[in-house]
Amino acid sequence: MNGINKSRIFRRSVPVGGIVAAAALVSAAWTTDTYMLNLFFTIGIYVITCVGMNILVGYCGIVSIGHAGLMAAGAYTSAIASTQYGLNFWLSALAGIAVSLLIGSIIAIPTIKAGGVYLSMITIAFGVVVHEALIRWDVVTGGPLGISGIPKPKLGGYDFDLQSMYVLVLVIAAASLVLAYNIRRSAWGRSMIATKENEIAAASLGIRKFKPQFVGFAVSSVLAGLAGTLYAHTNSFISPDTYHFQASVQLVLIVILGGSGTLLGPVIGAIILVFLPELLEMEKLRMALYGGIMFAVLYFLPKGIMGTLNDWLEARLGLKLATQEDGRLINATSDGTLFEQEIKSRIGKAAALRLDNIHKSFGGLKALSDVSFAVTAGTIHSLVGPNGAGKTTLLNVISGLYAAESGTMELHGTSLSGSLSSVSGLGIARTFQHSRLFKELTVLENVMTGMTVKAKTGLGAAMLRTPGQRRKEKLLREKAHLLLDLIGFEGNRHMSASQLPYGHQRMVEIARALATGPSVLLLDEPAAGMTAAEIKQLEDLLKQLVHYGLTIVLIEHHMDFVQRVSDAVTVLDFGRVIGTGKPEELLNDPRVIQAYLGKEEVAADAER
Ligand SMILES: Nc1ncnc2c1ncn2[C@@H]1O[C@H](COP(=O)(O)OP(=O)(O)OP(=O)(O)O)[C@@H](O)[C@H]1O
Repeated sequence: MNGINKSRIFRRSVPVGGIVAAAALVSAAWTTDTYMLNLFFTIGIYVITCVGMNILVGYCGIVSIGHAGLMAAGAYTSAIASTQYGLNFWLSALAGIAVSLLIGSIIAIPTIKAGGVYLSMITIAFGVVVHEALIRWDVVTGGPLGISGIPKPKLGGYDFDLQSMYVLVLVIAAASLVLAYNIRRSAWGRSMIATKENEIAAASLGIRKFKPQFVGFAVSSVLAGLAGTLYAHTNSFISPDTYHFQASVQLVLIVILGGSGTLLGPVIGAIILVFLPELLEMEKLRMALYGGIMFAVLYFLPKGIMGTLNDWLEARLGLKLATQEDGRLINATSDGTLFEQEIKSRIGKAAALRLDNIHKSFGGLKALSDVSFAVTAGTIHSLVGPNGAGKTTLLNVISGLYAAESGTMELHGTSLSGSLSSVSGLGIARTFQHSRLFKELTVLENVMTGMTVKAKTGLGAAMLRTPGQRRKEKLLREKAHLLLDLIGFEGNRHMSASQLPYGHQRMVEIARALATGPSVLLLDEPAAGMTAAEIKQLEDLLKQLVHYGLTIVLIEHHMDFVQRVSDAVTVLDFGRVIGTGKPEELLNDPRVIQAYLGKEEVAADAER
């Protein structure tokens, strides 16, 4: 049985397992005592919150250590609305969720902008502020004594009791898992992971980090608020004690222990962290126990339980709980018809790219001085020069990663400027000197990430995975398959990109760049680390791409390769252009040989 078949069987068996588990969990409402039911209910509440946390921590890479504050916002708003203003549960719950969403969205802005360690500091500060406010704003919150007498929900004439609240929580927990799974399988999920893993690579595909990360924050705030509300109305009593720092740590721990970024991680983490202190009768030493677990997990299982299991399944059995279906819309073709149409529609007639008097310095170092040359549309134009000549810097300036200090650039006769992501939108795609594939995404998903901006996926459609959204994903998937056909990728497209050999990574990175539908492709040493056979494959690919009308700017140190593929070459030395022309003329020019070998070497060669 091949990997794809095993993966398919594996994937199909998951819903069956889910249904059996769900039936067992629902039946627990009538078969367990109140103590156990309370524990099950608590697990459900944690699952709802931590599914949201997982979107934030696992998908977006934002480790929020103040999330209990968002649960408190939902719980207290809903409790106040029902006890002081007499609103029914459903309206109170809506108010609780809305307030949690509002506060979460406000916190999201500085948190995302700050990034790095400051990000977690802001969330810790938020959690502490909320806890203090609950204690000190006693006129509204009841202070340390909290709020009691919070009514249970009613629907028609039916009064919800612990059993029915438990079933309601189970249903919502299952729905939140489906929601997280749908997000993960959409362009939103891919963008979240892409911006988490490599902000620059994501920006080169036109994906800015703020939007997906803000959505991650908003969704997790809604789920935290919802869980807080359900807890308040089931327990009938809430106090600041429930929402202190320890509670936020516990939420993070559930996600990390279960396996951040995995679908079932929050469930596994919640079950263990709810039952363990009870089993060990360590209620008073709960914080110490958490500390010990955190230490052990980070040391022995940095990917958590489900992350480790997933890796094991993928490495040993070739199984991955694929996030994309396998089916193709049409039989695999390598003629790239779809791609050809896409590219041709973007090609202009003027010189594809023109640079005039570009200057760029780093402190006192002049990395680029007065660089001027033109690249003709539909050609391969190579940039060569010794190490440190300024080639990558020039590519970074063209692609918008660096801003030039002076000089002008034109693309198809119109001025070219802007950030990396906006330049991508103008039709310039790039690869990087060292592979920047998104390692957590599959090969296919990496290529699909290149289509994110143009495909414009609605958040609601992605979360609900509507029929329209399924059709859209199918098309994106097919287009990604075509691009992988085009680059001659023959491996398993549903494996994580981290599993690929280096040469394949470089080719997939080209497919991902092509997925943006560029008119100019910038390649930074694509042949580095490739075998001779792979270099030949790359050569054929580049020739095919220019045949379609694409313009390619290529940095490469393999001179014979440069000579074979290039229509024109520009030689840089110490940041200056020392010549532009045909490869056969320029690469034999004594100035170029001298730039590469140095004056002494050339003189010694002449004497020999
Ligand atoms: N971000 C940066 N900050 C400071 N200096 C930099 C930066 N990027 C490049 N440089 C410097 O600018 C000069 C040109 O570097 P660049 O990487 O563009 O050269 P290159 O021709 O691409 O070299 P290689 O072939 O080794 O990749 C080098 O001296 C390098 O150290």
